[in-house]
Amino acid sequence: MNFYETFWNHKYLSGETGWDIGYVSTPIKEYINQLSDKNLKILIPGGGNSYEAEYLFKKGFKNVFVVDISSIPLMNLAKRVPSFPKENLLHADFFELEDSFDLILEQTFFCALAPSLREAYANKMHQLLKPEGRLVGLLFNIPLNDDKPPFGGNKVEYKKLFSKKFKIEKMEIAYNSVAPRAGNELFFRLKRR
Ligand SMILES: C[S@@+](CC[C@H](N)C(=O)[O-])C[C@H]1O[C@@H](n2cnc3c(N)ncnc32)[C@H](O)[C@@H]1O
Repeated sequence: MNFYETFWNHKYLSGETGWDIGYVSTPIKEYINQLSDKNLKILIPGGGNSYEAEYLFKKGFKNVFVVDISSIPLMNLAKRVPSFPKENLLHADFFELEDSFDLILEQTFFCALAPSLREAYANKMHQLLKPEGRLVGLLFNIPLNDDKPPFGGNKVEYKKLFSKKFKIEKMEIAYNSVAPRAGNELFFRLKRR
């Protein structure tokens, strides 16, 4: 078990899961609601308890994958939704994943990674997406911590980071955030270049 797996396991075991809102967040839910193609192959990286995966699956999207370095939230999801395909619960390091997806949904995974990994995150997302694929989700638009997750950032920085490999279709303060994050997160939609 490496440092990161131990670190995140500890968070789940000790209940230090302040990021976990317990349900699919409104911006992601509304984005999912307007998707019509139920065959989309979708990845939720650093998905944790992944209420988004549950929501997608119950809406009829059957090609939904969750990757997490900690097996604990994956087991929680398997217990909550026994019919969710076990082979789509990937206990692995996101950076070591080899596959390709139509859509990747981001929520509090980017901010969990050290800022030194941001370039690698953008490159890996690009690699994991099919040619017309999209990376969609939420990013904090506030500074947050310097030494431990969650790490913050801002729109200028994110635009610079992602514009090399993605067309930025949207990156705006979310109008429909859950109350504790209102005004502090950007909803973004990136298309792979
Ligand atoms: C802040 S939590 C967010 C969980 C979930 N996205 C949510 O919104 O509830 C970050 C998650 O990323 C996972 N994680 C951290 N580094 C990872 C990596 N390199 N590969 C896969 N998962 C990772 C952690 O185990 C944790 O579940």
